[in-house]
Amino acid sequence: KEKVEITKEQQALVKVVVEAYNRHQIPQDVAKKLLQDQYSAEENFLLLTEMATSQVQVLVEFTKNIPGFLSLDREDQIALLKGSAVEAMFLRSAQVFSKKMPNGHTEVLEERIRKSGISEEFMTPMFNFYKSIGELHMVEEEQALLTTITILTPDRPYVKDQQAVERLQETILDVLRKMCVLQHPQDPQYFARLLGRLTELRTLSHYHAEMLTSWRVNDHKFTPLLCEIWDVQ
Ligand SMILES: CCOC(=O)c1ccc(NC(=O)c2c3c(nn2-c2ccccc2)CCN(S(=O)(=O)c2cccs2)C3)cc1
Repeated sequence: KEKVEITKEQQALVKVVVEAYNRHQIPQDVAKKLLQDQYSAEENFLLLTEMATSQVQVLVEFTKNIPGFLSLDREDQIALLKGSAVEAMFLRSAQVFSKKMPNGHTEVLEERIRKSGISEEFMTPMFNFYKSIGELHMVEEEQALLTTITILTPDRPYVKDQQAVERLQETILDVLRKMCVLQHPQDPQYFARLLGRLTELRTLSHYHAEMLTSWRVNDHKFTPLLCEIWDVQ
């Protein structure tokens, strides 16, 4: 049984990434609005647009703190951001959703999201994903590292130097694997289950792309930043 230990530089790397990840939470006022009194579908949709837009801004800031990210080719940085934005948002959403919220808040939040003009067939996979993430009871280090691994996916469209991205991703995968072994000694499959969620996440982002077309049909408006990152309009 090899002794798993996290090196000093790996500890420093985790500290940088977790701090950056925690630096931005949903603007409390926006999250509170979602929980407040009854809104129409249009207002719920608008709130989600606002939240998704702020999440993209936060994502850009977060990537600047991923060791090595800024030394990647500029265009590859953009390709990684565009390729992972939706997945990072759903990972973040799952974490918000499964966080200890005052009782009843989760139901209200779910209600608001269900009544926001989003097509029904998208709701099921989305909430199933939120529940499957919630069941993992990830600690914040695992959440931050899993998001970083999602961003550093080498085979996103238009990435030129995939090897460079792969090297960065492997660094994060290695420390996450060790953390899972140390954090969940009774569950040797835990790391594999975490990575399995990334597959679920990709499926969800394909649903999301389809959903966007249906929204365009019934002329839902998005912000310029969301149009840019999602390649719509
Ligand atoms: C500042 C840091 O930002 C965060 O921490 C953060 C966390 C979560 C979110 N989440 C969301 O915006 C969000 C969305 C959905 N749910 N959901 C959600 C919100 C709270 C809890 C759980 C889930 C479904 C539809 N999409 S959408 O992008 O397709 C969309 C459809 C219509 C217009 S935009 C958005 C945002 C920011």
